[in-house]
Amino acid sequence: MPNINEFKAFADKPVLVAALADHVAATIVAAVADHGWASLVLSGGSTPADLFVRLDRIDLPWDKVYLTLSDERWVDLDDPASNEAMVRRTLATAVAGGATVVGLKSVGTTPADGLPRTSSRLATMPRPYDLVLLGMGEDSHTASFFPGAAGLEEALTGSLGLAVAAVAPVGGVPARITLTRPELLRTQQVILLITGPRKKEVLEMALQPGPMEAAPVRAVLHQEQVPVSIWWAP
Ligand SMILES: O=C1O[C@H](COP(=O)(O)O)[C@@H](O)[C@H](O)[C@H]1O
Repeated sequence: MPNINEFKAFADKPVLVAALADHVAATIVAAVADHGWASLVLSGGSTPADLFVRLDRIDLPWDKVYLTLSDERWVDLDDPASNEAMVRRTLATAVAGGATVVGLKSVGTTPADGLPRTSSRLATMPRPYDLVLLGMGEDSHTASFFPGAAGLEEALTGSLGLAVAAVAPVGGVPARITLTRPELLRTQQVILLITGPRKKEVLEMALQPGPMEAAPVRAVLHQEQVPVSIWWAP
């Protein structure tokens, strides 16, 4: 059964971005008031960049905020494909204000080499997360749960007991490291941010019952552990 607590449709992306920035800010404020810190997982890719820019303009207790990524391409920070670099650039005021960013790219030439170091780093993130923000590709991947990828099973099960898994997507996409499904679900809430008619069609397909491997975004949609809220604009 999909665990969709709400589907929020907006007139356009700027309206969505304004509302979601306010929601994330309110989550941070409430978390800091409740337990002294706020711990967030942020998606990479292109869709969330303007959300982060908008959030960065809000006056928040950034020195009490911990940020990490849902997944990362195995590239250095100076590579345009780096999700961490996008977060650091778009949330520059937050970083300057003391937000802690825990990046997933660590040592070694492959994600498998870096798993132990990245896992140790992630252990410094306070949990449960207050919010996990995810995106989705038109191929139905979320985080780096790519259909057909080597390493997908471990990413979905976390059977090795690590918070992260190495994934090698098919088709020349760079190797990735991703938070596992159990790690992504160690949160108070999941928000899935998607835009455009094609992603809405893919989402509607993934909401139907079926194997996670065929439409990996099902990993967060079809579970009863954590409420999921989908934010969509054309
Ligand atoms: O590669 C990735 O893709 C998805 C979706 O990205 P988008 O560019 O279509 O917004 C993203 O959620 C994920 O974090 C990223 O690594």
